[in-house]
Amino acid sequence: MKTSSTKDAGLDARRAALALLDAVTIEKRLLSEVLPSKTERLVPSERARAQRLVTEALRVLDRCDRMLGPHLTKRPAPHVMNALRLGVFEICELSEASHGVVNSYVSIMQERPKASHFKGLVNAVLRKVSDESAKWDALPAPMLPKWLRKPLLADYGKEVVAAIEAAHAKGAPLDVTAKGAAADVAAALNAEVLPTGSVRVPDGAQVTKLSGFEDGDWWVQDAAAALPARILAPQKGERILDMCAAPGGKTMQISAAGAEVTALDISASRMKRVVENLKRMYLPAIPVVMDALEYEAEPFDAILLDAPCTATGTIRRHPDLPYSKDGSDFPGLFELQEHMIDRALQLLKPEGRLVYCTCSLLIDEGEEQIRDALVRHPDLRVDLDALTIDGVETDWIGPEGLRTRPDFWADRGGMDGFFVTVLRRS
Ligand SMILES: C[S@@+](CC[C@H](N)C(=O)[O-])C[C@H]1O[C@@H](n2cnc3c(N)ncnc32)[C@H](O)[C@@H]1O
Repeated sequence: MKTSSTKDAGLDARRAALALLDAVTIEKRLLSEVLPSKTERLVPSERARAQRLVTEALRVLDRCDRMLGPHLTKRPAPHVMNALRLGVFEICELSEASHGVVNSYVSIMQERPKASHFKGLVNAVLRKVSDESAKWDALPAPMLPKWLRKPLLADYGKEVVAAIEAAHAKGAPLDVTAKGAAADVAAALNAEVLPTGSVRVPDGAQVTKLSGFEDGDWWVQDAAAALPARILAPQKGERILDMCAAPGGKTMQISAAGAEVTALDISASRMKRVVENLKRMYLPAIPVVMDALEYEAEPFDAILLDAPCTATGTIRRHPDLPYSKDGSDFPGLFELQEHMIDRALQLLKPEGRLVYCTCSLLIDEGEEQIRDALVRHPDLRVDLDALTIDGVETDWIGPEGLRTRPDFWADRGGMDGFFVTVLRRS
């Protein structure tokens, strides 16, 4: 049963937003994993409100903490801290009436025996923050948590990391990839064709209501995420393996180009989404659910390896990531990427091309993987020429491959962080 009454509507969304923020920051769960269960009792409009609240608050969590710092002699219990953060976000960023916000979070505190004695603190601190909300706009762009900021500083330096953080705070526009001509889709959506061929849709669009969604004219895919398959340049009749395919954005690009694509993924549930997406787009592919490291087949003309990675290039879209992770699982991913490159080379024809990519900002998952692969396979080379496709700027390309960052195309709305390269045998 859906529980939102008009009277409690704001309260229900706030309670759910707090439960979601707790799940991310305390239980270290991804927002996408917990959203359905934590919002199932809400009516759709309140569910959307709770999701928006937590997503946008996560984007500026560091600024909320800066506003709170001077008013807290000691950091309260995490659940209480999260209520304060959401309150600050609503008062300072959304300019919500402070009495309503304060009353809601105070009553939410009362609902839990262990938090109820903090209701005075929540009340007092939020009122003080409300009095100085003018300070909010002068705060610097929200910084990433230390565990992630540190390796990025080592990879890029202070200035670039600050630019990346500023881009994270802005969020991401909606990009789509056209099955046919990008210009036709752009005209139908009143949108812009980007230099790389993706279509950038004006803000505020609801995906499923956009023209051409039902007809399978396009699919949602960030402009940077569309680059690996463009660089692969699939040809009609080629046999191509998409080695980590789900949810299928790159599989669809390869299929739309007329190649015969085998879409491989270890996850049966994620492969279901590939199949659904292909069906909506009226595109063929051969789905295979299997561990890529154990997969056997006749050698392929080309392979796309979009390896499992930290996804740190997608923080604009997933601001929960820096708070639901702590980097402890990263070394395991780096090792898996290494094994996958080696396996992909075994599945490739001698004259074939391997496109390796990760939606990561970490050099360890991009440039460093390639440097190591070139040592392990002395007959391997990077095909830099293949990277210079329409819209790719020459200074994005380094000796190991192409690097995109969220602060690129800043005046256009940015792009995800990706590393892409093409490997061939000499
Ligand atoms: C970055 S995502 C791929 C995104 C996809 N290429 C797209 O464009 O929509 C990485 C995928 O690798 C899959 N994966 C992880 N380990 C794998 C393995 N050992 N074998 C095959 N797939 C694996 C995950 O299930 C996940 O779907």
